[in-house]
This record gives sequence, C-alpha cells and structure tokens, in this order.
Amino acid sequence: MPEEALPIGVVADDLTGATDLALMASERGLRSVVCVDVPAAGTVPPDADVLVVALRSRTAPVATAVDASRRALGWLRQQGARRFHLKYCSTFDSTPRGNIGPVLEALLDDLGSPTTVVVPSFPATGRTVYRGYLFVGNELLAESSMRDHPLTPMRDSHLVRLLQPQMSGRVSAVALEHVRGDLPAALDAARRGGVRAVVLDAIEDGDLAAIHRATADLPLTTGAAGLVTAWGRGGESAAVAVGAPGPSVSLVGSQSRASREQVERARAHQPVLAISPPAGEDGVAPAADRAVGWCLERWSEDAERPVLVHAAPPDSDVSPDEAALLERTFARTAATLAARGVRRFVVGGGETSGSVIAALDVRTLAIGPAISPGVCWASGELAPGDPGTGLAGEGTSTRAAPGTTGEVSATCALSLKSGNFGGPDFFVDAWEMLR
Ligand SMILES: Nc1ncnc2c1ncn2[C@@H]1O[C@H](COP(=O)(O)OP(=O)(O)OP(=O)(O)O)[C@@H](O)[C@H]1O
Ligand SMILES: O=C(O)[C@@H](O)C(=O)CO
Repeated sequence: MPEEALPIGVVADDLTGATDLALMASERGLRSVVCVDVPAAGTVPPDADVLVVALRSRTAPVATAVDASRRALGWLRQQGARRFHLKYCSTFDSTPRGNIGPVLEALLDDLGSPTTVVVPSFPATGRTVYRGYLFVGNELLAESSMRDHPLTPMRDSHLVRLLQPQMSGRVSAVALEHVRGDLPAALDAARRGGVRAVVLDAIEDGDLAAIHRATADLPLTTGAAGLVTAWGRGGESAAVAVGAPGPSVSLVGSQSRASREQVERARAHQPVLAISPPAGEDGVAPAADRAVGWCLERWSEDAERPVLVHAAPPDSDVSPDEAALLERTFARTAATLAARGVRRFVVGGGETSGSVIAALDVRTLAIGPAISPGVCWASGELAPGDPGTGLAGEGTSTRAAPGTTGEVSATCALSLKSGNFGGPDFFVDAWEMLR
C-alpha cells in the first residue's frame, strides 16, 4: 500500500466488525483507530493509517443505515481518505431488504464509481467463498448456526442470490480460476457490462492478495476483514499497550454457537449469571441493578476473579423489541459498573457491544494485541462526566473500583467479540492476557 494511499477509510456496519478489521490492519503495521459513530464536527481526528467509523447500521432500517454510512464516508473524505472499504460481516448478515446492498450502492454513488467487489472471505476464521457460495468452516452458510440468528437468519448460502434482492443494480460472480487468472480483465468486463457488485471467490490468503492487487484502482472495496491481510507492508504490529486495574466482567448478549460454548467453558473458572429480557422498558433499570448487585457480591468474595453475565437462551423466536430490551439491560449494567469504577470489560456480540460502548460513552478505540483471530484488546477513554444514559449523579472518574482502594482513571480495557469468533476458552484466555 503506497504511503499516499493513507489513511484508508473504513465504514463498518457494527462495532465488533470494526475492531476485527482494525486488528487485522494493526497486525499489518498500520496504526488503526476505531471511531464509535461519526465524530462530531470539530472533533480532532485521530492520527491513524486506517480510520474506521463503526456504525450500528447492520440491522437498522435501510434509510437510517444508508444515511449513517454516507455521513461516515463524508467524514472520512474530509480526513483525507481516498480509498474506502465497506466492512460487513464475514457471514453476510443481512435480510432481503439490506443493509449491505443499499449501503454499497449509496457509497458507490457518492464516490462516482460504477462497480465494486464483494469479498466476505476470511480464511483465518474459516470463511471462504467458492462458486459464489459462502462457507463457515466446513458448512454452507445456510447450514451453519447463522441459519437461526436472532436478527438476521441466513437461509441461503449463494451470495448473488442473497445480494441481488437488496440492490437495484446488477450483481455477478467471478469464479476462483478467474480470480487466480486475469482478474483485472474479469472486473473490467463486469464494469463494461453494467454490473455494480462483483462477488469474488476466495479460499485462501493468496486469493485475497490477488484481489487486493486487482482492485488497487477501485475507490471502494467491500467485504470482511480478510481482505486486509493484503494491506500495508506487513512487519511490526502497530498494537498499543492495553491495561486497566480492577475487577473484570464479561457481558455476553450473543447466542451464537461459539458464544454459548465459550460461556459453558467459562463456568469452570468464573461465576456465571444468566439474564433474560425484562418484560418492558420499566424493567430495564431493575434488571441491570440486579446484575450489578450480583457482580459486586461476587467481587466482595474474590475481587481478582472475573465474572460473566450472559443472555439466557430464548425459549422461542425473539422479537426485535425483546432483543433491544436485553441490549439496554446489558448497556445499563455496564454503565452502572463503570460509574462504580469498573474499567475492564469483555463484551460478546456485535449488537450488544454497540449498546454497551454507547452507554459507556467511549468515543474512540485504540487497537491493542490480538486475543484470537478477529478479536483484540482495545483501549478506550470514558467521556468526561457520567458514563452512559440515565445515570446522572454517578460520576466515573473519582470512584474507587470495587475491591481496590484509591481513584481510578477513565481508561478502560475493552474487548468486543463478534458472536462467532474466539477460541473455546475465550472468556478465560482474554483475562489471562491482562494478568
Ligand atoms: N434470550 C434472549 N431474548 C431476547 N433477545 C436475545 C436473547 N438472547 C440474545 N438476544 C439478542 O440477540 C441479539 C444478539 O446479537 P449480537 O449482535 O449481540 O450477537 P451476535 O449476533 O451473536 O454477534 P455478531 O453480530 O457479532 O455476530 C442481541 O440483540 C441480544 O439482545
Ligand atoms: O466479519 C465478521 O465476521 C465480524 O467482524 C463481524 O462483523 C461479526 O459481527
């Protein structure tokens, strides 16, 4: 990547996806910062090679997602970025309405570019694309646990069939032998044929490197963090040091197969509490208070021991309202704990992470070391004043963390885990790294 191509601007549709990509870039020696939402006018832009704007647009209404993505692109252009990547999930989380297709087309329009590529492949985490079909490990997408995702159930595996209903322009696919052959010619033919989005097969990092070379002139690429394996010059990781003293809590809203297994494995090492969505908005604060009380009690027995609060598996299909109530419960739990001086958080699930970070009012995340492929520690500052919503009067910066003496700083150690990522002992290993 030539110096003049920096900074690269990334619009990410959720927060864990943003840190996943930023970690990959950081490991390629590119200084990477995640901005939580589009920074307000007048905010001093972070000094970075890769600037990622993390939105919460994955499951937002289409018009909201398009508007937020265009504002993010506009801000990144103001920061001098000339090359852009739209980051969505490596499992292509979306519905027949969007939001991948409508956002992709809006960004192409704004950039005046006719065509882009669609590259969810991320071989390091088992995501590969062959003959246009997306695989998760050895399973087709629609046969993986994504089939029953609470918000974006994926019931097809073919990327052209998934994307075409979301777009007004045409979608086509380029098979592996052409990705490995004359890809520039294949892309040129697609562009001349009026195709807006070209799905590319890729099953190993070498394929992603070929795609990176062939797309050097495109203002916009789209896909997962896999493509970033080809960015930068490699070399030393640009990870920052991450640390914060005091008690440790994991908050897991994800119901992915991986998260459930990880929670089960954590039981042998940590106290674990399951929570369900409250019946209505009035129930959010009491439910969060109960979760906070439980954490404080566990830390009064052993302040060194991490604790874990997770979403109980639902009995039946989940409504968006119930999902949102549970997210707000996790968010309020995190904000109340932060107000009491807790500074070490692991969060499981993209939507849950978005809610928690918004409640903590952390505006930027500097990327630290990897915990496992796609998941890292990051350092974030609590905004001055009270963290989160509805917690007036509970200041952050002067409280002593439970089990400690003295004041705590506003710096948090944060790890935001995509539902499907992380090794089986993730919720144990993450904390071992901070010892
Ligand atoms: N028992 C439950 N009842 C209602 N909603 C639930 C329940 N369990 C989980 N949820 C909701 O399901 C959603 C899970 O989405 P989230 O993005 O946090 O995890 P994920 O989809 O596994 O992660 P990722 O997006 O990173 O793949 C959240 O909105 C959460 O509140
Ligand atoms: O690409 C992925 O799988 C992750 O970064 C993600 O976006 C899950 O939320």
